[in-house]
Amino acid sequence: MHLDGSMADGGNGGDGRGVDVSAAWGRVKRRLRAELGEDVFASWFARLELEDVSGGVARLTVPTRFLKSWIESHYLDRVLTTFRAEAEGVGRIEVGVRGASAPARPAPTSGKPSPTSGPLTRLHATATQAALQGPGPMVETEIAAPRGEAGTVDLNGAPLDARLTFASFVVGRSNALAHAAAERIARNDGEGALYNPLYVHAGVGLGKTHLLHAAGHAAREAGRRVIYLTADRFMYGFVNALKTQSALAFKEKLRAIDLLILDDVQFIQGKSIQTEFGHTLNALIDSGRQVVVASDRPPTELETLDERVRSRLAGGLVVEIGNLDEGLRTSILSARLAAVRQSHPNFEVSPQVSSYVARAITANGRDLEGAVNRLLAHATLTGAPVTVETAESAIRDLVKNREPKRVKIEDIQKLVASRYNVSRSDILSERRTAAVVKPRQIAMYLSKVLTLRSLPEIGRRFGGRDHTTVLHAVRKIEKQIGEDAVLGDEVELLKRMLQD
Ligand SMILES: Nc1ncnc2c1ncn2[C@@H]1O[C@H](COP(=O)(O)OP(=O)(O)OP(=O)(O)O)[C@@H](O)[C@H]1O
Repeated sequence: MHLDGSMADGGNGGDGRGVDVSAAWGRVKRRLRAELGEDVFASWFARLELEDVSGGVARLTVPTRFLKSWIESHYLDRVLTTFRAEAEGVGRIEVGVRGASAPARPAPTSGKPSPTSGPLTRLHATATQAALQGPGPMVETEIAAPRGEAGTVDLNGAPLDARLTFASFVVGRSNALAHAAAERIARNDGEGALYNPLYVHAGVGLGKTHLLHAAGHAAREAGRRVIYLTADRFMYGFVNALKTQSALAFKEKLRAIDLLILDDVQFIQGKSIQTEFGHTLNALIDSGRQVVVASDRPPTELETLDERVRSRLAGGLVVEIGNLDEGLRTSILSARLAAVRQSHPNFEVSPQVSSYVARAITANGRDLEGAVNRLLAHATLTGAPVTVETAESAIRDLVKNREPKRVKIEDIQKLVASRYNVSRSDILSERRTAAVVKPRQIAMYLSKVLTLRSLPEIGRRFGGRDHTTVLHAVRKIEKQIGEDAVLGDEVELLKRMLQD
């Protein structure tokens, strides 16, 4: 996320009128979810991100032009009203397409498209007209395929993000099957027909697009002709081909490839388009060419597609990428941190902070990436080391709000003991060696701050100690935390782990 002054200082710069904009944005999303319901929210808002707020304008982004167009035409007022209720200085909303102007990515001639390549609302009208008129004489079109540098039609020039490769894809339990299938297909070892089409589905940000791009890169490296398209680009290309009376050329171009990768297939809609999509699918699969499709839902739930297309999509291998477990989140996070450190060698994130982030951000890989960017922005802007506490405030809006958990003294003792390699009975014992005294005092301190138990009660639960012993421990740890940042971070992390 781009952090301008207003976000970096906690969002208090002018527009938010003293409101923490990141936090306000978190609340806006929660309200939209509550008011519109989970389905509508997941379809249209889950991938909406706040870039910055300045001059009274809140800049939001989405990954595709289709989402931009849909939100603009259906929900802009609603988002504005909701935003103003949380941060009244916001007077206008702008929606952009993420990555569209990023210099590292090639011009989006297919795949995730640019906001300047024409509003999609126009597409529906054109599609209907085209369907009524039927295709005319066939002429080569430039819209049908990505354009090469010289302006010629270049089907191999689809923009795959160079960062999204198999090498940077971390494999864990929840994505192992999808990964194995994608690799097989990219390798094209003759068993591909078993997985044709390969249909990968997953919730937002769990790595579908990453896997698709990785397969595209690998297949291309093996010399195969690959096209990567998002559903909206497919529709846009097809409708334009109809409009310029070059639909046959478009279809032939598509069918002359080895691997078609189609992302966000849930967005395919319109009768003539889905008929065409069905034909393309059949033609490719029947001639032994590979199709890989990704969606946010299983084929049976693609309500906008007719039954035949759905069953063709379900006829190969359907795999789901499940939620990222903590181990996978930790690995993805450390891979991201390592990647960032290549360009920012001084960017240090302690194991405590990493562990906190991997535990706190449970939703998806995109939020993990967002968290790394925020930690980097924090470190760069303040020059101060990132602590668990500063990390918490930097990523607050990415952390799912949960009811604070009731913490039990027994859990505190168990966790602290395991963290310091002693046993719980050591903590309750009379032993006075330093290796046991320190964790015991930390556990007493945490019992005081995380539970409502009185000092005498805590003393009783720590092997029948006097309340003055507990008070002494609490004061001592409080003082040490103030003086020793590493201990402060350690205790902060233990707190979060207990409250998770
Ligand atoms: N297994 C993984 N290994 C490495 N990075 C991952 C992994 N899973 C997700 N990510 C990262 O998380 C981010 C979001 O992933 P991606 O864009 O592929 O999600 P998606 O499933 O396509 O989501 P959406 O439906 O919103 O487009 C990317 O930065 C991606 O690199």
